[in-house]
Amino acid sequence: MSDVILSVEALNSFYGRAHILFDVTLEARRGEVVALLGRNGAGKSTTMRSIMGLIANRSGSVRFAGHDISRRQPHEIARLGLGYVPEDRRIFTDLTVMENLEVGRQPARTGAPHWTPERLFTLFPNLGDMRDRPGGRMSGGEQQMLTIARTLMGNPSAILLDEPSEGLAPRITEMMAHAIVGLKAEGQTVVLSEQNLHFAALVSDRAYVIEKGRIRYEGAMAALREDEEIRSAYLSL
Ligand SMILES: Nc1ncnc2c1ncn2[C@@H]1O[C@H](COP(=O)(O)OP(=O)(O)OP(=O)(O)O)[C@@H](O)[C@H]1O
Repeated sequence: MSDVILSVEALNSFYGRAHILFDVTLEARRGEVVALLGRNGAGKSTTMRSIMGLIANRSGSVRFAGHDISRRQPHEIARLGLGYVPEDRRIFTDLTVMENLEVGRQPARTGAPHWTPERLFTLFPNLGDMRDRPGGRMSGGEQQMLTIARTLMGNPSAILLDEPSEGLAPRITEMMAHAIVGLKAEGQTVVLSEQNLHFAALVSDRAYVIEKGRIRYEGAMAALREDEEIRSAYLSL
């Protein structure tokens, strides 16, 4: 059995007439943390939205956990166990941390880690310290963690995180990195998009670099850190 859980081949996506993604090909294996790196506007969010079926005008093949999801609807893709945390994280501001988590609860899934609030609080200890706090009274960074935790309550076989470190204060960024390393230790497959090479390097096994809608580099995270040419050509650092 192949250990590839998500495989994207020759993905082309359009907003109206604007061609945004050009033959994007990437994959994630079970238990891996994979980073999709690129500058602002490179096409990271569009790649994730395309995988989730949220871009109407697209072509190419997307396979997930043995299913061809290329033409599936977003809710079907989510039901198959692909979790997604978009950039505009939304929590229920009137509901407490615990209640927000309950909203995300789904049955356990074979081959995926089984998450409970208590297990999630070991990864996100600050959420555990504010279980009865309404979402509207949490900081942006705490809300960001809550959206990830809530998505994990669905016991996804893999999770897509769109720029998890974006806009976080340094201390919260560190907590986020720690949480993602913890997810990996539990066997959770993660694909994350990032502009921040430093953050991606802390948590990822492998990396893809995207620029102007094309994949320009693919390799081990450690190799990318050493590759000054690629870094200066396609990344901000
Ligand atoms: N709804 C839209 N309509 C038209 N063009 C769009 C739309 N959304 C994004 N784009 C364009 O598509 C390209 C890729 O955007 P995308 O959001 O995928 O980039 P990104 O790498 O995720 O960057 P960011 O960090 O800014 O989200 C950009 O040129 C952007 O201007």
